[in-house]
Parts: sequence; structure tokens; C-alpha cells
Amino acid sequence: MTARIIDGKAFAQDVRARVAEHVARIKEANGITPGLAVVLVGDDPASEVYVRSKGKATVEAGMNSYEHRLPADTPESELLALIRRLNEDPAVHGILVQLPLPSHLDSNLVINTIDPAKDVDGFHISNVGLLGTGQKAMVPCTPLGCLMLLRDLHGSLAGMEAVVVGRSNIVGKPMAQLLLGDSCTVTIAHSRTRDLPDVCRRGDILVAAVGRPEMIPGDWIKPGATVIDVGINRIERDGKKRLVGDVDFESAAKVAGAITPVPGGVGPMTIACLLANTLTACCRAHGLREPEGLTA
Ligand SMILES: NC(=O)C1=CN([C@@H]2O[C@H](COP(=O)(O)OP(=O)(O)OC[C@H]3O[C@@H](n4cnc5c(N)ncnc54)[C@H](OP(=O)(O)O)[C@@H]3O)[C@@H](O)[C@H]2O)C=CC1
Ligand SMILES: Nc1nc(=O)c2c([nH]1)NC[C@@H]1CN(c3ccc(C(=O)N[C@@H](CCC(=O)O)C(=O)O)cc3)C=[N+]21
Repeated sequence: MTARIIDGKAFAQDVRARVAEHVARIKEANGITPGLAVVLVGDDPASEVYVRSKGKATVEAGMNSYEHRLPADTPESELLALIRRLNEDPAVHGILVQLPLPSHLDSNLVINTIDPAKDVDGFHISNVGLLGTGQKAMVPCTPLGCLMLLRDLHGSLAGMEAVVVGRSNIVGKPMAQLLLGDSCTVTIAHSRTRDLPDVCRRGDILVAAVGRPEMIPGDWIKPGATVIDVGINRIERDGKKRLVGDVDFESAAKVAGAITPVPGGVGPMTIACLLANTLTACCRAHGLREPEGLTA
């Protein structure tokens, strides 16, 4: 079998076009322009690239982008003061603080200082709690993007066995919550899981969010399964810099029914969902009708 390759880039383009259309409509009808503030502390080159592409995508969707770059040694009090100002700013509907933060900053405190209604990453404890109890929340972008791809492919996910490898607060745990919300039977695996290959082989859906280049080979995958590869790993091979996932694409594509590539899979969906969440936050702030099919 050769797996169908899930075109995350094309799907993300479609999401972005739908966001842009809705943005244009509320600008026209209500005179409101959604705004996203991105805060970057320090000058990590990978984060730089990522923040720039977010800013570009935001403007392309017709929204306002506000970038705040702070030096790596910014005192915590200053960062918190900036967040409080953004919380109060009516032009800002979404706030994203790029992670990871320099080690002298308490990222839990920083995230929990963001107004939950503006927390477009969905990392604030109240959004985590709302998601976990099946209430309306801001949903983390990467898991939301994965869910959109899965729903598009399968329609209903009810009753499917889903295995999520990785239990981080930003990917693994919220992904598991969303799959549970769609009535999958969910297993969360991690570095202390016994017999990981066998656990992975249970999954009709296998989500890999580990951060280890090409760790999951084809023979860990149930034949015909849908594989969602969240991993973004920069490696060097044959003297060339390359981006690879957590799944060994070549062997996995021979076994899986469908698989996301890296790049061009989950990554572009993350940015598209960030735009969707900013629009959703704006609509909720102003009591406007929310976009359809762009939330969990
Ligand atoms: N495409 C996108 O948009 C995004 C991609 N990413 C990428 O996704 C990957 C995961 O990110 P993130 O969740 O932040 O990473 P974290 O490092 O926070 O979490 C990694 C998880 O993988 C588990 N793990 C590590 N080693 C193993 C192992 N050998 N076997 C089984 N489980 C293991 C860890 O287990 P334990 O808890 O026991 O330590 C942990 O739960 C990274 O490559 C990251 O770059 C992240 C965000 C967005
Ligand atoms: N507060 C916060 N929220 C995040 O959502 C967040 C974060 N911090 N820190 C870093 C991670 C990582 N992340 C990615 C998003 C898009 C791509 C992406 O678009 N990837 C392209 C390739 C890009 C390239 O070529 O480098 C692709 O997979 O096709 C990758 C990684 C979001 N993160």
C-alpha cells in the first residue's frame, strides 16, 4: 500500500482564504479589523523566521499585525506589563507569546497573565480547563489544525483508536482532549511508555509529537492507519540542512493509509489556525457571528 499524502499546505491555504473572506465581511459590515499581537523575547533564529511568517500571514488575511521584540534579558515585570497593556488594548484581539521563553522567565506566569479571551494559543489555564470539560474555549493551534485534517479525511472520528505520542501542554495533551471530544478511544504515550511500538500499532490514528527526528518507523504503524506527524526537526544529511518529522516518512508511507509530510503538513495548518483563532476571538469580543468550521 502507498499512503495518500495529506496536503496540509493546500488545506491551510483554504482555511486562510476562508478567514480572509470573513475578515473582509466584518470590516465592511462592522468597521472592525481583527488584530494579532506577537511577542518575541530574545533572538532565536528559528523563532525569528516563524514570527515573521506569522506576521505576513496575518496581514495577508486582512488583519492587523503587531510585533513586539524584546531583548533576551528583559525582566519578567516588563514582559508582564506589556501583556497587561495588550490585554487592555481594544485593537488587539489575539496575543501570542512565542515559546520557549528565556529560562529566567516563568512561562506559566506569563501565559496566565494573558486575558483568556485573547489567548489565541489556548495555553491559559482557563482555556485548558474549558477544553478539558467540553466547554467553548480557545483551542491550541497545532492540535486544532490536526483535528481539521482528520475530520476532513474521515468525517466522524467516533470509535476510532487514536494514539498520541507526546504529552506536552502545547501539543500532546490538547490533541488528546480534542480526539476524546470527537469520541476516539485515546491513548497518550510518552518517554516512559512500555513497548511503544506495540502501543503505536493500536492506532487507527497515530499522532507523533515527540521532537525526535524520524523516530517512528513504518513497522510501528497499523496498516492503513492515518499518521499525523507534528514533529519539526532540523537535521543535516549528506551535507544538506533538511526538515524532517518524528515519523520516518519513507517506510511509514508504505504502511499507512494517509500521512502528513514534513514540511507541508501540520506546520502550515498551525499558522492558518492562529489566524482562525484571532478571527474567532475578535468575533467573540464584539458579539459577532463566529466563522463556521474554523473552531473545534
Ligand atoms: N508543526 C507545528 O506546528 C508544531 C510542531 N512542533 C514540533 O512537535 C514536536 C513536539 O513538540 P512539543 O510537544 O513542544 O515537545 P516537548 O519536548 O514539549 O514534548 C515531547 C514529548 O515527547 C515525549 N518523548 C520524548 N522522547 C520520547 C521517546 N523516546 N519515546 C516516547 N516519547 C518521547 C516526551 O515525553 P515525556 O513527557 O515523558 O518527557 C514529551 O511528552 C517538536 O518536534 C516540535 O518542534 C511543536 C509545535 C508546533
Ligand atoms: N506560543 C507559541 N505558539 C506556537 O504555536 C509555537 C510556538 N510558540 N513556538 C514554536 C512552535 C513551532 N510552531 C510551528 C508553526 C509552524 C511551522 C511551519 O509552518 N512549518 C512549515 C515549514 C517552515 C520551515 O520551512 O521552517 C511546514 O511544516 O511546512 C512550524 C512550527 C509553532 N509553535
